[in-house]
Amino acid sequence: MSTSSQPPILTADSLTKSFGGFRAVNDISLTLGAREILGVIGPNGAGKSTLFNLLAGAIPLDAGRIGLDGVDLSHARPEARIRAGLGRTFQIPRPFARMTVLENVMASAQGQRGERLLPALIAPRRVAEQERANAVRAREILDFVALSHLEDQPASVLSGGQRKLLELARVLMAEPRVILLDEPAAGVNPALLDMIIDRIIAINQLGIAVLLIEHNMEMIARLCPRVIVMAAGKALAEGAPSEVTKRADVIDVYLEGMPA
Ligand SMILES: Nc1ncnc2c1ncn2[C@@H]1O[C@H](COP(=O)(O)OP(=O)(O)OP(=O)(O)O)[C@@H](O)[C@H]1O
Repeated sequence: MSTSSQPPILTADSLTKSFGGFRAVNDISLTLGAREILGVIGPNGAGKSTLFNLLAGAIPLDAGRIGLDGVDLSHARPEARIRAGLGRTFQIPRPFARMTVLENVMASAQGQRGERLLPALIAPRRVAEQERANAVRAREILDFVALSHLEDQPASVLSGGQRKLLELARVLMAEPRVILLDEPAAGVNPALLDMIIDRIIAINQLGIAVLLIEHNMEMIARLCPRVIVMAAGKALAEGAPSEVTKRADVIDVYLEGMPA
């Protein structure tokens, strides 16, 4: 069992998931401390994204339990997990390409009255007020991720790194207590990489815990005091990045996937 020294916010107990006869996630347990940035590393196909999909509720568990601050979310729908404070980003960001950057962020606001027809008919003024409040908050978040200058642009014009920042903004709009970050460094140029690392630190300093899947070991070393190494669906090792990456069994699983 992988355990943080801090009080836990997210706990996963013995999560298991098979596709056909293949166990992609095989009895994984972890705890994420309330103010922690915990890394999840491992070679391609180790089961990292499947683990995130289980935590976020994108796919159902075969077995195991997921708790957020003591609340059992094991079988909750993805939207219920977001409302409970569990946010996620994707390896390949999926913004609404034709909507503006600001609209993309506003679309992640929780409990939008305007989305439901009845409140909009009964109390249009309150719906408009909430829209205005959402716009103010979305602009603050865009400022936080340094995308304010692009708020009126369609999301389709953003670079790979800017899309990652927009994903962060969208997830922040839902007021998470935990963020699952799936490869925030992938497809990002070096200039924006520093910016993204800096923003993840700032997000964590706001009191948000982060579970981070990443192949970029510089990012892992800069952000994560502790990492879990996954291999073949299992947790192979856990500890400080500088220590686990020296272990012979960890080096072996990375070398296995390499051409001879
Ligand atoms: N929906 C699915 N159906 C069948 N097999 C799947 C499915 N999703 C994942 N797998 C398999 O499960 C294994 C783990 O995949 P997963 O994407 O979780 O690995 P990963 O560690 O995230 O890899 P990467 O670092 O390349 O993103 C792989 O062998 C993959 O082919």
